[in-house]
Amino acid sequence: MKSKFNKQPLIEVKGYEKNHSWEGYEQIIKEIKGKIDAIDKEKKIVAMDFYPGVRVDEIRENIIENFPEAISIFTDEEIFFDNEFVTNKIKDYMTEDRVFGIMSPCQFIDFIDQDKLHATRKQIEEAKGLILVYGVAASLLTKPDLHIYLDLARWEIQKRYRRGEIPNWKHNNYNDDILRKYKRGFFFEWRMADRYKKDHFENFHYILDTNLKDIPRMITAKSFLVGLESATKQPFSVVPFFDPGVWGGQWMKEVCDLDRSVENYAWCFNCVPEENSLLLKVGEVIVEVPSINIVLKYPRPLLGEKVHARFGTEFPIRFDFLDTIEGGNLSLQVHPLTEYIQENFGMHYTQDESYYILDAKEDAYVYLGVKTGTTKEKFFGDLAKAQEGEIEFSVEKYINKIPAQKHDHFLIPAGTAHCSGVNSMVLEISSTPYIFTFKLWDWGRAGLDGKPRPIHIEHGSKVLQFDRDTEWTMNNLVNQVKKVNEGKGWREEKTGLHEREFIETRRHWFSVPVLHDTEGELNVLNLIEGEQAIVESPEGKFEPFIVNYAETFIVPAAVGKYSITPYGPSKGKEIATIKAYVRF
Ligand SMILES: O=P(O)(O)OC[C@H]1O[C@](O)(CO)[C@@H](O)[C@@H]1O
Repeated sequence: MKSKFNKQPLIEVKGYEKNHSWEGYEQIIKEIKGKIDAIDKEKKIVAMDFYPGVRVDEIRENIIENFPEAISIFTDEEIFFDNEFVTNKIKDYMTEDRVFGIMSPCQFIDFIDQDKLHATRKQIEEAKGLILVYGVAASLLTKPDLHIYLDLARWEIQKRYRRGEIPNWKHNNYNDDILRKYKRGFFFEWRMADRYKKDHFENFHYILDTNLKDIPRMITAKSFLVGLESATKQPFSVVPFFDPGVWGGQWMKEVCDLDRSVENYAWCFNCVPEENSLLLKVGEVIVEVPSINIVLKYPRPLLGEKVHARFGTEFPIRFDFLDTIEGGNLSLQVHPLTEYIQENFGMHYTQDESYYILDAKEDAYVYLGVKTGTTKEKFFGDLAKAQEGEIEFSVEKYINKIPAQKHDHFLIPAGTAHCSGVNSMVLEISSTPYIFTFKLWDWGRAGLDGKPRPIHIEHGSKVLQFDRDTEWTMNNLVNQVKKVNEGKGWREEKTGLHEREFIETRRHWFSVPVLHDTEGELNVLNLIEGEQAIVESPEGKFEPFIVNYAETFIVPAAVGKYSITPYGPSKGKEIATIKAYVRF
């Protein structure tokens, strides 16, 4: 069967087909020049505001140098303190750990050198003609007449970090450990840049997509905001991204039609809006923007009142895939309890998880909960010895090894020892935090870079719950499926999550249309069985949305009622979806 999995889901922005989008530097420069000419002032200020990670040289060569008559000011150098100051100021948030920092509340303004700022403002005041201010937080320097925002997806930033192409903001750590670069991005830079962006959406005139080298795409801010807002009125998918890993498998290559020459794919992140991106089609141009933009700009229609009130501008539900088919076991791991993540990492809520088994080979299994009788002393004593290379740690001696079959659902409240075993295709339905994994044992293997992956036994020993033993695990975490509703041709089951987790999951099996209602809050779904389904609005509020096997999609709170029906090759057949929403 040929894969229909949509790797490039699009949102068409209607009503902005003409004169709202441009591709390539030539067209973009022409548009900017036209706008500058139309400003009826002696002094004209243009701000090109960067998300950290934009390729500065590319912008200089292709835009700034096209205006030789202009005075150009690069904010990163001309108003901000240097790397030493920044690094020193954030050191308590960064910590010595390779992976975990503490969530920082910083703003760009905290790093502006007031003396430099005054001097640069004076220079602008005294200048005549065209002034181009470019770089991070450009509009903190001066109020521009024309404001262009150069946006960049988080996944693309990570790829640039990995290639050693860019350092962290204000840093020179091009070739630093990728985990440390990521940490500085996650706990500091991206939060600060998102806070700034959130406060300035309404000021932008244009959005410039800088994801592809030398292929810039620009749209008007009006069409951008209309695009984001229209996403809150219809089901949509973010752009999934795929990443290899030490335990990665072969299943996604076929089902999602990925590059067969890559050794494996471990993860697919298909609903982590802070990392994923969104494709907006404006006229003939498709721009890629970070999907967190919708959460930042339109949290209420997207999340709904209750979810927004509880989580703020965060998207609390994460869907991703973990493919170990013909791969390996994940590390044996545990996630922090709520109080632990709050007290140690400054996060509001913790990494509660679940494994929905989308597919499995016959010998698949999940490791979950400790075996009855396991003591903390013995377990962590052996782990410490194993870490020193004195013994080979025996996961099976201490952890329940539970056979896993297609459509099983394993619930993993934080504090539970767990890992997916080889030969499972997991749909992870979890709360959004995703890096707070305390690896306890990594099977004595090295990571993809040849070095051991970081282990966090000390943290793990503070959160692992030894009363989650064999009986408790089987009675609370394995296939807690209850039928909650049914009709002719359909039934609805509750499959989780555990009462310590805030996500509710409902599975529908159906061969006829099923009516859903967001009831004023965000829904996230995946088509877990069947080739195709169609999502429709009974009131005609949005255009029909087609979903293929294994695709994840978001239904914003503002959508209200929607129906899902087997479609195309699945017409008349029984198919299934799983739906997640926040439980109140
Ligand atoms: O630590 P490992 O073995 O790579 O495990 C995979 C990890 O990836 C995630 O699914 C997401 O990053 C975590 O929840 C999980 O702990």
